[in-house]
Amino acid sequence: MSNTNWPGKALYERYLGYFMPSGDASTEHRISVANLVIVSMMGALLVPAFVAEYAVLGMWNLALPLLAVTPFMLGAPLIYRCSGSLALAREIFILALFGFKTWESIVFGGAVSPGSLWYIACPLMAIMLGSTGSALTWLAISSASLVAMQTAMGDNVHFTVLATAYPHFAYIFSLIGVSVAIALFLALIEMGRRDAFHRLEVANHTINELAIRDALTGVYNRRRLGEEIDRTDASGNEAVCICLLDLDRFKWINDNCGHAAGDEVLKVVAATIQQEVRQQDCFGRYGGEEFLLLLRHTGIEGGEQFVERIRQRIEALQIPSLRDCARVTVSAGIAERRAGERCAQTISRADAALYAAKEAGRNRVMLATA
Ligand SMILES: Nc1nc2c(ncn2[C@@H]2O[C@H](COP(=O)(O)OP(=O)(O)OP(=O)(O)O)[C@@H](O)[C@H]2O)c(=O)[nH]1
Repeated sequence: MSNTNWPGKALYERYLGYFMPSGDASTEHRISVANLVIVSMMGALLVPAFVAEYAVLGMWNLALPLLAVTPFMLGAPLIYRCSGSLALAREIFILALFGFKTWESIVFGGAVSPGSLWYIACPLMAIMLGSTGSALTWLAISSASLVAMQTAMGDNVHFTVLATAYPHFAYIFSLIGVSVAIALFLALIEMGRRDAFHRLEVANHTINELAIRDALTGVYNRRRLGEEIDRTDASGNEAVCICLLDLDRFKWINDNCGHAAGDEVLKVVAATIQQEVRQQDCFGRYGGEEFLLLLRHTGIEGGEQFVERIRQRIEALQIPSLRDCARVTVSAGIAERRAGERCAQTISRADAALYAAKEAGRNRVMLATA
């Protein structure tokens, strides 16, 4: 699983975190707030450049109105933080943008001037900030405004101000500025999206692990073993051995060494068996102090050797929390699946063999006979 990392990410996340609502807010709401912060940051990048450009062009009738609406755009995240209303912050931001774009279009000659194309930013912002209703409303307002401008002004475009050599550069500079801002805007949104997916992936992985692992020992739990057993039942007649392993006199260990020591024993024994388990096998905690081992492509002799080795390893364990209080041993019963047999039956034959191992004195491996 990969995560996206980029320079300044920590700073950006701290800034974003300042405006983020508490953990109870829906993911949808949090994404909209993040987008609000991002668009205001892009505004912080673009607006000074445009103010400077209009000032250079001597167009104070644009530079000053832009300066006037800027606090409403840049301050939108703060409006959200103070009022708690995303809708209010969004509508103020878009209204400020709309107001300036309308005035800019009028100055440049009306609906057919290139600046009016930027009206599309209003419904787009509304979508980014989480409201389709608002987007449709702004689409309608922008369209009505274009029609009204065209009706009132006609094709009266004033570009004479851009006709000298120097302002051409200013115009190109503004185009590059807009491109950079849009690219950054999209990159931040995309990185936020990737981060969100990554977090989702990690959360899914954790949920899956919690669902299939035993909390104490970390090996598979009974639910996961059940899935494996169902899969084995469906997989035809490959040679499969099932072994049940049960700790001997575990109640005595609990009673005399303490429950914590008992837990420690369960963990160490589970880890010891897990180390022996091959890729093709499946091992897990079947119940309290009982484990199940499913050995694939293994006949009964191979299974017996395998489990006998495990029994010996457990017998040799030195578990610190037990000190000299007790030795840990296991008894095991193994059964090989018969042709046409379901695993549940194999398990109950293995259980009978385990019972026989206990009866015969414990710390031994017994094969199912019947
Ligand atoms: N510490 C601890 N004990 C557990 C856990 N789960 C089950 N046990 C204990 O395991 C003990 C099992 O006792 P018994 O079923 O009498 O079996 P045993 O003492 O091992 O005796 P035999 O199986 O006949 O050798 C019980 O005392 C349970 O409380 C656990 O997660 N942690």
